[in-house]
Amino acid sequence: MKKQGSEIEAVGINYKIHTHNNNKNNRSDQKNPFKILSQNQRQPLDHQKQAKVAVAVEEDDHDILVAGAGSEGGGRGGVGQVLKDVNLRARPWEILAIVGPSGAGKSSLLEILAGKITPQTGSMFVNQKPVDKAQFKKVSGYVTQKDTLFPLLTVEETLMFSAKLRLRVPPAQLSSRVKALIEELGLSQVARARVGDDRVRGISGGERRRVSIGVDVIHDPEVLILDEPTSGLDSTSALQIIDMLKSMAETRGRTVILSIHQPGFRIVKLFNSIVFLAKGSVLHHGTVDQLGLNLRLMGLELPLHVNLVEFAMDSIETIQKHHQQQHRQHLNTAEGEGEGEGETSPSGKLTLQQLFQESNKEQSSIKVNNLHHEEMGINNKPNQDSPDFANSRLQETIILTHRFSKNIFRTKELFACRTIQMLVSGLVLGSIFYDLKHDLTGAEERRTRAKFHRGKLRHRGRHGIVLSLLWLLHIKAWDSKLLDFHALHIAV
Ligand SMILES: Nc1ncnc2c1ncn2[C@@H]1O[C@H](COP(=O)(O)OP(=O)(O)OP(=O)(O)O)[C@@H](O)[C@H]1O
Repeated sequence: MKKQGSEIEAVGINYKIHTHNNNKNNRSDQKNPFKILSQNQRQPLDHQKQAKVAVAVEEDDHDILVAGAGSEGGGRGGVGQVLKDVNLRARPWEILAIVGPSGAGKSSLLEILAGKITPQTGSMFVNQKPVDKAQFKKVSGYVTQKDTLFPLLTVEETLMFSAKLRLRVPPAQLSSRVKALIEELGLSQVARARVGDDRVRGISGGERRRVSIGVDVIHDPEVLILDEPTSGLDSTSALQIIDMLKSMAETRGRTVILSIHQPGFRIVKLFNSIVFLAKGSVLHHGTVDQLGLNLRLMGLELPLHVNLVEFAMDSIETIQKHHQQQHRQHLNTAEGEGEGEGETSPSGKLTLQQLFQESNKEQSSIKVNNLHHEEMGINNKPNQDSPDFANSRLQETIILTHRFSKNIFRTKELFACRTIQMLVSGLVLGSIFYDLKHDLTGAEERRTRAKFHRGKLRHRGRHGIVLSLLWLLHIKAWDSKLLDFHALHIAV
């Protein structure tokens, strides 16, 4: 049976980060990052107040963009506004691409959508219902910018462990699912090759990215969130990946949300809609054709056969100026309406973001009120069906241990070294207290021997320390060469 798909909607996301160096000119809102939310929410119909708050936010943002993190200026510390009043909607069967220059806030936005970080304000809905974080994690997959795979496992093993961890099906079905996925990812040729990494030679970078995607789509999630799935790849490999994601969206109705830095012409054509982010603000949310239209309306002349996303990036300053002008106009209108007790805004003048807000106003006012005391995305209602995972804690531990031991056994030198180390230290300690009786004389003898060895150790301390350090360095060299514990740490 076909899945219906999930429509994802994010409303009014504001995300600030607090840097360590405290800015001396602390503003009052820095002490209370929730101030804007509480003002807005306490008086949702007071346009005049809202407008004033919004003006304050804009002025504040200007300061922050000059001084804080997430800005081009950077450096003084304090509070940095990473995302400003971001709204977006991603539909099933489609790819939504978040584009923008470096530092625009793309990764932060994706992390918020994936429930990894919580913004100061904002709400998220799946199929018009407030998100239940635990449930959402089960129906979504999040692929990070960096591949965190075990370099010594093969492609097939990597996907099989992911399948075991995420699916509750008989082993025969597990392996057929993995085989089908390998086929879908175009990895049949390298199924038995080791994944590798920067140090251990393995499959190519593009293939590794596909394995990373595979790890997170093995449970066939309805929503797939990918941070820069094409970073570091040549244009052909990048196109292959986006093509694969497109067919995943189109054949199974998945909602694909991805960020991309500078998509090529052929890649742009595969996007159903884009969110153009700059300095944390949405400058455009819609199709690529609409972007072209908006650019023309701003008075920009588009060369023939131009890559519209690239062109928009190059014209970012003009677009930002236009956006700010529109924003101010809207605030002035809202202020005027507040005075005249007007209820509606002139829809012809609304930007796409404002349209979103308008269409969600009713829903949001109810939903946001329910949500604002909670972390974003946590349902207020008690969770009726507690998130049932594919495996129990014990089973998960066994699978993870199995995966870890596979990796360890493949690094024979490290494994042998550790075993010898444990045996030697066990024998040395055991020999000190060997042949002791469990009575009073045994206890006295234990004390005498301990005293003796302490004295001896103190005497030979320097040699001991030097030897131990050499030994540790030896082990550490192997550890860092193989990186397997680091990989486990990330993967677990
Ligand atoms: N935890 C943090 N600490 C310091 N700065 C942060 C933090 N999180 C985000 N930022 C800042 O917020 C801004 C947006 O970061 P983000 O990683 O979301 O941008 P991006 O658009 O994904 O950039 P890139 O394309 O280079 O990956 C950056 O200026 C970044 O330095």
